[in-house]
Formats: sequence, structure tokens, C-alpha cells
Amino acid sequence: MKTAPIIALDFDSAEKTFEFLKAFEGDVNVKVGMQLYYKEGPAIVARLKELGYDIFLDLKLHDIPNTVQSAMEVLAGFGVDLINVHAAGGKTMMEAALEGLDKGTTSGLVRPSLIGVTQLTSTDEQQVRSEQLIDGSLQDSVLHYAKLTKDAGLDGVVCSVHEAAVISHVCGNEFFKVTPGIRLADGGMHDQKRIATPEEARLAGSTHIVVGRAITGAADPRAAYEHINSRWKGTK
Ligand SMILES: O=c1ccn([C@@H]2O[C@H](COP(=O)(O)O)[C@@H](O)[C@H]2O)c(=O)[nH]1
Repeated sequence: MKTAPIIALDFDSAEKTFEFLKAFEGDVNVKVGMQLYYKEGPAIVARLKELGYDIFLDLKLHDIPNTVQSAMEVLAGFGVDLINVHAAGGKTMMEAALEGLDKGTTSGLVRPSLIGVTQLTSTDEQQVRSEQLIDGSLQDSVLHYAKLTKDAGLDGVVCSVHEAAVISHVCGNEFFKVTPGIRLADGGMHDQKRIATPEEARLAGSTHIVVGRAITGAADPRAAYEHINSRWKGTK
């Protein structure tokens, strides 16, 4: 997947999605999440692919290993570039996901990169302790999931910018650190807890940033994208 920001297409219809994308060429990366996928199904992925976008299919699979393996075998046929599971599903589940992807990547296809979600960027320290009953810190938990993900043979993780540097240190620079929760300094947090700016993401060693509302909710989404991209790349 290209290193350009990944735009989260959190829309409720194909119509709104393609209206939004009129301002963008096929050279941006896009993310199809649960809302759009559940509404439009595999057809939305096929249409985006035809238009040349690099696609992150963000369905965050989390089930027993056999189910995840079978689902991944199907999803491998979609030809997306990046796909994910919840690391909390465990090492065996992640290995099964990889096996499913390998099996479903038939000739003419390239296996999508597979990443594990560590702790959602909407989760904070307090929730980790009181809701998940984890004794250690949130960073320890994220790092633990990152190591588990690497041991399972995956290509990287979804984490926040705040954990990217320590994950690079332990799992290597090449290991994907895909970081949502990106906000401009004057932007609202919405439901996110572990936010950071594009500059902070670059300096922390994120390999990719995922940006939704800071672009899709902007008065001029194309200008917002260019602004975020230049900060991410360090050209402004
Ligand atoms: O930990 C995670 C994992 C996934 N996401 C997804 O990224 C975007 C972020 O949208 P914003 O509007 O920029 O907040 C959204 O699609 C989430 O499902 C995440 O935020 N955190």
C-alpha cells in the first residue's frame, strides 16, 4: 500500500462515497470500513479497485480460528491491499487468518498485507484497567499485542501514534504501524482518545496514517487532504 494518507470512507452509501471521491484521483489510498461494506457489500470494493485505489478493508475480524480462516480465504479474492483482524483473537486465530489469506490468494492475485488491531484508538488507560481488567499500562498492552502479532507472522499492527516508536524499536521499522486517530491541532477529538497530528505520526515512525472526519467532514475535503498529506510527508 502506498504511504499516502488512507482516507476512511465512512459513508452510508456508494452514492455518497463516489460523490466524495470526485475530488480525488485514483492515487489516494482508501479504507472501506464496516458501515460502507455492510451497506454495499463486495461490489463497493470491486468498484474502488476498478478505479485504481489502493484499498484497506477494515473489517477487524475476531472469531474462532476456523471461521476467520474461511472468511479470509473469501476476502483474499477481493484483491485488496491491506486487511485486518483483532489481535485479541489470539495467536492461533491470527495464524489461521494468514493461512486463509494464503489459500485464497490464487494466481494473478497478490496476498493483502495483514495487520492486527492492538487497542482501539478510542480506548484510554482507564478503560484498559476498569473494563478489560488489564493490570499493566495501555502501552504495555499495545506492545504485547504487537509482539503477538509479529510472532503470528503478520505484517504489522493498528495502533495509535503514541505507541508507534516503541513498536518500531521492538518489532522493527518495516513492521507496519497503521495509525488512526489523526487530528489537526485545532480539530475535535470526536470519539477518539489517543489522537495525534500528521507531523507527530511522521516523527513517531508511523508507516501509514488513517484519516476520516478531518478530511470527509471538512468544508473542502481536497484541500484538507493536501494539507494533511504535506504535514505527513514533511514538505510543509
Ligand atoms: O483503532 C482504531 C482502528 C480503526 N479506526 C478506524 O479509523 C477511522 C478513523 O476515523 P476518524 O474519523 O479519523 O476518527 C474510522 O474508520 C475507524 O473505524 C480507528 O479509528 N481506530
